[in-house]
Order: sequence, then structure tokens, then C-alpha cells
Amino acid sequence: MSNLSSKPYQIGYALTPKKEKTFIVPSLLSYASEKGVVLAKIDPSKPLIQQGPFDCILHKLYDSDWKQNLQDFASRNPNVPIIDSPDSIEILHSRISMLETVSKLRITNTGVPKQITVTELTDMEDLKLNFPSIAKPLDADGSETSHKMHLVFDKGGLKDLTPPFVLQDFVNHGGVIFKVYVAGKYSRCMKRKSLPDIPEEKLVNLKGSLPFSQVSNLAAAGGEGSEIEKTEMPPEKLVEELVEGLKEELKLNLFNFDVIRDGRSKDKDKYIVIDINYFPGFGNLVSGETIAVASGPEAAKRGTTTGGVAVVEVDCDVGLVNDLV
Ligand SMILES: O=P(O)(O)O[C@@H]1[C@@H](OP(=O)(O)O)[C@H](OP(=O)(O)O)[C@H](O)[C@H](OP(=O)(O)O)[C@H]1OP(=O)(O)O
Ligand SMILES: Nc1ncnc2c1ncn2[C@@H]1O[C@H](COP(=O)(O)OP(=O)(O)O)[C@@H](O)[C@H]1O
Ligand SMILES: [Mg+2]
Ligand SMILES: [Mg+2]
Repeated sequence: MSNLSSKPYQIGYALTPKKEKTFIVPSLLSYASEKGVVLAKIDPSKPLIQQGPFDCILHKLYDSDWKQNLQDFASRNPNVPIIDSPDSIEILHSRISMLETVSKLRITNTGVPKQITVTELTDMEDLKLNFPSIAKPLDADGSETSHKMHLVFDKGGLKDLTPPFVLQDFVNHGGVIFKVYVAGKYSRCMKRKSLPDIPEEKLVNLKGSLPFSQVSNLAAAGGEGSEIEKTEMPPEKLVEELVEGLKEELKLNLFNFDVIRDGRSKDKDKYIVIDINYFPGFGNLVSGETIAVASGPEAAKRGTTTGGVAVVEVDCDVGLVNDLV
């Protein structure tokens, strides 16, 4: 752990302006400072080796100049941890390789939805397709279009879509999604609003496609007696196995994944992973106890107006940003 009497531990951060606004909040800065940690903004357009010195780099930028900049820095500073490696992050930028990591885990009662990749609309005739399905852009790189999805009810619904995309079975799951946040050794599972079930009898009258985007960011009616409150959490052991398995497979410190209960399965404990994101919005977590990231009331207690994040202890032995309190 860092020690207040020693030199501050310098974490350089390189984030988009949006991410900086939600992550580098006053509560984080003051908490970090209490722990002897300084968060210093990096100018990504300038060589990293001319900035700093840094004990650790935290980033969520993906352009090739930045990756080169990081690589130059890493080759001169091989002992400075980079959270996280661009090659590891890259796996999450395709909705194919992203879910392949889950398939490799072979954990009982978990899996991924069936999906096919569509690169051209012309060959669709020969394919066996299931409806309803969700068309998701192949790239999941945080770009403007990467969250633009379509519910597709029949073959006709495909004609207005722009390849490449994956066509994934829509799985009824009771309208509630579980988001599992991982930050180093901490993880947290929470419920969020999701798309409602599509009963078979309704499907007969549904035609074409319906666009949607970032459903789980919609304000959820999560009060007493709500669907969200009534929904049982997935078994802790299963979540733990997924967290450990994915950490090992992905070699990432900061990520979250979306899990839904498979309503088609007779086994009520079958869960599937539908999405994995690098360095998500940790500020969306709800606090109340000692958890990975504190937001809302905890941030208020700290006298900040943002519902943001209080983070960061540094384990100097392994050199990871691994304690989010
Ligand atoms: O906007 P936020 O704070 O909700 O965070 C987004 C995440 O929302 P979540 O934490 O799951 O609620 C969001 O997760 P979902 O894809 O919505 O499951 C992404 O991680 C998003 O990053 P990007 O646009 O894919 O690079 C995240 O966006 P950035 O904050 O990284 O820009
Ligand atoms: N296979 C699926 N079956 C049912 N609902 C799904 C499925 N995939 C995604 N969803 C719903 O669509 C939302 C967005 O899909 P997701 O893959 O998480 O994209 P994003 O990267 O934009 O979060 C999910 O939060 C969930 O509500
Ligand atoms: Mg998602
Ligand atoms: Mg996502």
C-alpha cells in the first residue's frame, strides 16, 4: 500500500472528455490524495516519455497514435503497469471475440446466446435464422454507432440494416439484466432494467425491426415491489466463477459484463453473458456499504455534488490500481 510519508504515487490518466468528467470526480481526487496517490492528466498528443514521471498509467483511448505512444513508453518503462494492455482491451472491441472468451470458460449453467455474423445481406436466404433476434454492430469500440441495436422480428426486418453486424438470438429474461463490475480484486453484481420479454403470441403481430440504444442506462423503476426488486440475483458462486474465469481469460483489471437469466431454459439457474465492456461507468454503482466503488450517498457524504466515484488504493507490490473503496 502507498504510504503518506513517502513520495506520492503518480497515476497518469488518458481518457475521453466524457470519461474524465464522470471518473475524475472530486471525491476520487480527495480520496486518492488521502492515500498518497496523485492522478495526473496525460496529454495523449504528446510523447508519454516526455510527461510524468508515472508509476502507473490508466487509460481508455484506442487510436493508433495513442497505442504507439503507450508502446514507446512501455518499452522504456517495462515496470510501470499499464491499466490495461491495448491488446487485451482489443478482444472486447469485436462482439465475436468478446463472447468467445466466455465460451472458452466452460462453467456449468452459463453460456452465450447463439449468434451469426452478417457481412453481406445478399446471402441471407440460405441461412437458418431465429426470430426475434437482436442485430448488434460488430464493432463494440465505444464509437457512436457501436451501441445502436435493432430488434429484428422477421427476415423483412433485416433489409434496412447495415452490415457488418451480429444477429443474436433474443432471449427472454424477465426484463432485468445483471451487470457485474470488476475492478482488480473487487467485483460487484447489480440489477438494472432491460428489454421486456417478447411473448410468442405477440411475435405473430410484430414485423420488421425496431431500433434501440443503451436500454440499461434508462432510468429504472427500481422501487419497492418493482420487477427489479422482485428479481432474484444469480447464484454468488456462478458470478464468482465468471469473474475469476473472465479475469484470467481477458487479462484485464477494469471491466464489466452483462448477464441475463435464460428464460427459455427449464433450469432456472441458467445464465448467459451478452456483453463485456472495458472500463465501464463505475459511477453507476450504488453504494451503502464498503464496495468496489462508492457513488451517490457516499459521494454526498464526502461533500461533492457529483454522484461519482471514490477510488484508488495502490498496491505497490504488484503495482496495480486494485482497491476501489
Ligand atoms: O456512460 P456510462 O458511464 O454509463 O458507461 C458506459 C457503460 O455503461 P455501464 O457502466 O454498463 O452502465 C457502457 O456499458 P454498456 O455497453 O452499456 O453495457 C460501456 O462500457 C460504455 O463504454 P463504451 O461506450 O462502450 O466505450 C461506458 O461509457 P463510458 O463512460 O466509458 O464513455
Ligand atoms: N441476446 C439478448 N437477448 C435479450 N436481450 C438482449 C440480448 N442482448 C442484448 N439485450 C438487451 O439489449 C441491451 C444492449 O445490448 P448489449 O449487447 O449489452 O449492448 P451495449 O454494448 O450497447 O450495452 C442489453 O442491455 C439488454 O437489455
Ligand atoms: Mg451492455
Ligand atoms: Mg457494451
